[in-house]
Amino acid sequence: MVMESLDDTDKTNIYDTSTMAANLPSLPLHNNNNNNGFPSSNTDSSLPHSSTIHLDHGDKVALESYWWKMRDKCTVEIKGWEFLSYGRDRTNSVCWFMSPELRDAIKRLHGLVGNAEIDNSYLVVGNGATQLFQAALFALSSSPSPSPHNPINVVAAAPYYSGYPDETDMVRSSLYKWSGDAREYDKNEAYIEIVNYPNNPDGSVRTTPVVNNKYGCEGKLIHDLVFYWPHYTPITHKAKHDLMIFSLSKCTGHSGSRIGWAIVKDIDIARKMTKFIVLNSVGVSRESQTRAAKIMEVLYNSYQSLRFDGSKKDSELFFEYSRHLLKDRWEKLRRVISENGDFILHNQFSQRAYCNFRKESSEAYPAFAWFMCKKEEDCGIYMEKKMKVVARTGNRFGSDSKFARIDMLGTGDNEFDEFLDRLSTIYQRG
Ligand SMILES: Cc1ncc(COP(=O)(O)O)c(C=O)c1O
Repeated sequence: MVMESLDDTDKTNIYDTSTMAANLPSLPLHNNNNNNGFPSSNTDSSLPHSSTIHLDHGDKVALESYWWKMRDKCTVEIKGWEFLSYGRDRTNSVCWFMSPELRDAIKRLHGLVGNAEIDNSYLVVGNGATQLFQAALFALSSSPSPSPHNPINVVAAAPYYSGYPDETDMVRSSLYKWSGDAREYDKNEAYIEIVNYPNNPDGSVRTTPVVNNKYGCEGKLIHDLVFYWPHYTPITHKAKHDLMIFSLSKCTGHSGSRIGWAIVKDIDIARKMTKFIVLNSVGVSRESQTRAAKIMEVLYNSYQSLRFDGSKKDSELFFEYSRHLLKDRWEKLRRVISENGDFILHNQFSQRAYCNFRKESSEAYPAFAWFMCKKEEDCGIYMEKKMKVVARTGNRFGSDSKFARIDMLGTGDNEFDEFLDRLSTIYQRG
């Protein structure tokens, strides 16, 4: 990772990083001091032009700068004698290993944002959306009882998140198997369709399933809503699907805590998902749950205090800060691409919609840029060869290799700017 140099032009900012003590544990990836506390890029890039830039992961490390600003509020201390037990909440008849603090923090956050209906549903905590997805496959394919004949088919509309096929087929389960693009599904067999919105990799917001099965087979749904948060997309409705998956990784950027949660309407499905997690990892780290609850509380409180303190800066509000960061990067990227004849941005999302959370018409700023290369068959290889930029190639997403995905939040500002620089100079050089 590239460490950014510090700029202390705005001494009035209450989060002024120029006061950083030398003994602080780590420095942020961003310079936070100008632009009214919003993240902004440095011009003196310290990244050597020869080094490779990795934009292929889905790690939202650019959000670190916000949490660094909030460091006094969100630190959690865990003592050596705490959390020896697996943890058992006797009042929770479904997901007994979920901490009550995390449960309450999740409910409050969804209540604030209005992105999901949580009443009359059951919450299941998991080791990230990754484990919850597999728990959901297990629960849905064995409910009411496993098919004695065939594993159930699992599909998603291409381009789909590259994790789905691998996670589905990893253990060659007799309960479920990957069956590719949902639009092409045409078997006379039951299926599970994953609906992901905003979609990874192209940002499209398809809230409804796409399987159009001529046999009228039974279909079950998993809604992966890890990106349905106001920094990425306008919150146009309160999601009310039977099984929805969310993740701390994409909401606040804390992928390393490995916390995800599912909102499940059917108690039997919620119990089966819980059983999967118990047999797979005997619950979820209590340290991680404690930290996640704290992070969510800090996020929530920043909006609560807004009610009493009209002078609060937008840069102190997590979703505004993160949205601004994405907006800035998208605007720069669009500018560079408009002058670069080698690539087209192929993201599929409507430009504007009314956001119920922000109470105004908002633009979408997807977490990933979905590139199409006009010059060569393999966009990923082209980027790596010509620009030393590692992107994830389109065929990993059930699409064509002329596409590639770039993570918009996977680096600090200097690396991102260096990427833009390479993107513009490669075209000029030809
Ligand atoms: C669409 C989608 N679903 C699920 C996941 C897994 O997230 P987690 O880190 O919570 O396991 C990712 C991660 O990139 C994702 O992009």
